[in-house]
Amino acid sequence: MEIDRAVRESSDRRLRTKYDNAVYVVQRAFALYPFEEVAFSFNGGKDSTVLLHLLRAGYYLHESSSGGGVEMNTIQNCPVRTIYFESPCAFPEINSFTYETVSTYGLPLETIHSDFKSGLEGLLKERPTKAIFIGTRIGDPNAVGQEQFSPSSPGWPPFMRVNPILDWSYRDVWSFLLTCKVKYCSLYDQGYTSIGSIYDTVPNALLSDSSTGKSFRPAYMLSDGRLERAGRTKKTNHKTDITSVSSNGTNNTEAEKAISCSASVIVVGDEILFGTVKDKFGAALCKKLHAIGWRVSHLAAVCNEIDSVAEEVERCKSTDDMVFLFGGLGPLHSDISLAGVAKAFGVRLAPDEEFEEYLSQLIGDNYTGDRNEMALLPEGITELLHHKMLPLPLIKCKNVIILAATNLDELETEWGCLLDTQDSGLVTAKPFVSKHLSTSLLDVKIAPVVAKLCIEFSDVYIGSHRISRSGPLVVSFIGKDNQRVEAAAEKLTSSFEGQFSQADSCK
Ligand SMILES: Cc1cc2nc3c(=O)[nH]c(=O)nc-3n(C[C@H](O)[C@H](O)[C@H](O)COP(=O)(O)O)c2cc1C
Ligand SMILES: Nc1ncnc2c1ncn2[C@@H]1O[C@H](COP(=O)(O)OP(=O)(O)OP(=O)(O)O)[C@@H](O)[C@H]1O
Ligand SMILES: [Mg+2]
Repeated sequence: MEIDRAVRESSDRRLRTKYDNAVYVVQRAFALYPFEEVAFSFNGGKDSTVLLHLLRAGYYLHESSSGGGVEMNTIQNCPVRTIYFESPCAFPEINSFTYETVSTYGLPLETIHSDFKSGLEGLLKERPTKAIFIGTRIGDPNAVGQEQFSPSSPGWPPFMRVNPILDWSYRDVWSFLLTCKVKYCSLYDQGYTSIGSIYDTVPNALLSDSSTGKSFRPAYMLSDGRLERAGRTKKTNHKTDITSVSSNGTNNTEAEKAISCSASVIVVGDEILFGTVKDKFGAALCKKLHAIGWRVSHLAAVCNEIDSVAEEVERCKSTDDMVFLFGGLGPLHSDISLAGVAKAFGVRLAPDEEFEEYLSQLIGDNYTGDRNEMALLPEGITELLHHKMLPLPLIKCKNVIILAATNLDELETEWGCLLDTQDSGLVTAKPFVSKHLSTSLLDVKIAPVVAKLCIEFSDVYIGSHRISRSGPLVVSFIGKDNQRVEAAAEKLTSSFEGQFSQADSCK
């Protein structure tokens, strides 16, 4: 079979491994489900073209091993039901390539003219369909949380999504298509690297031919696969630059900026929620942020689930200038933080070759599989923050900084590096001043006066707490204007002559 032979004869070991794994998934699916209840979702894109040939190879191997093989060596060797969601917004080149390919390979086509979900509902009503092959890859926005076999999402009609090329990189896709010398849609030779609709897709500017400025180089020449979607218009209304936009979304003057920096802190860890491990980092970071004049609006502990991280990041990234995230990083199944961040920004995880290089210097080849999965970072939004004190750069995705500290000393180092690195965006804001007063008065007694003070001094934080039931009550005044803080404290003291004394801190 020509595909199998081309890959086996290739010297690209990585491609052979990716191919073997993908073809194994295909064979498993053909063994698990009746052939007529399996469908292939084909849209003429590069990934689904790869998938088509993997299906042909997998089906050939499946049939050969189960004693079939009659007529298997023809080009039309895999008559798998093929579904195409045709849309008037598709490129004509995609449409014609799809129809041409279906005819070349003798694929029985079912064209659907509605959206994915209702189209699939109709399909499943018409014919039993247990599994659908899809060309999703790990960095695709919708790949987050998926595995090679993933049941359709809740609310979708029930079928198994089979994703044989989930772990393939952009480079793997092109190695395969070029090694097997198969035909692909002509748009990829005109600078298109990922194809959506005619309204949201242009050639990838990174492939623009600088000598003419007019034409584009072919898609396989894109060296950094993370930028595969650079030709797709992005829905970005995220706040990205803390120096230009405040937390309420309005432009601020320099003076206001110095006052209004706010952050939130997210700690990821089931063990914190089980109560078996105490979070040290959240409190330490709040203290550090406070010390540089930042207000912390939110400190959250979330479990090791992609959706929990994504929801929290989604909320915090648009309400705060900066979000700090700890935990859930590494090679374990529970290390899902980066996938959560990617999901929150609606981007894919893609291999980052620079980060991979750092990792390989640090841990060598100490990982499973062909590639270090820890080097998969949110695509198009990740900046690496380098510092000579850091063995690995820190990861920053728009306004989310991912801290990798495993103890407080490491946190101290990382914090120092962030302050020392302009790209971190961590500017020192006007510092807070605070005053703490202690009293043995009952809280009910002071409550009405404090309530009035809060209205009069709305720019000063006024809070109170007790260290023990019988111990003194401490009232804290925290703000950025020393005179206002002093005035608020003075007003309380003079309302209860001789009943308040200065406390050193809020302890
Ligand atoms: C065959 C097929 C099955 C799909 N199943 C699901 C699903 O179970 N859950 C889901 O959220 N989206 C599902 N989708 C939608 C995709 O996740 C995604 O929205 C789609 O590929 C469009 O990507 P785009 O928005 O980048 O064009 C499915 C799409 C196809 C073609
Ligand atoms: N209109 C469609 N009809 C049938 N299947 C589709 C359609 N759109 C997407 N799919 C399925 O979803 C997979 C991922 O879609 P995607 O838009 O990423 O296309 P692709 O083949 O990956 O090409 P590219 O990434 O270059 O645009 C496809 O490989 C295909 O299996
Ligand atoms: Mg794709």
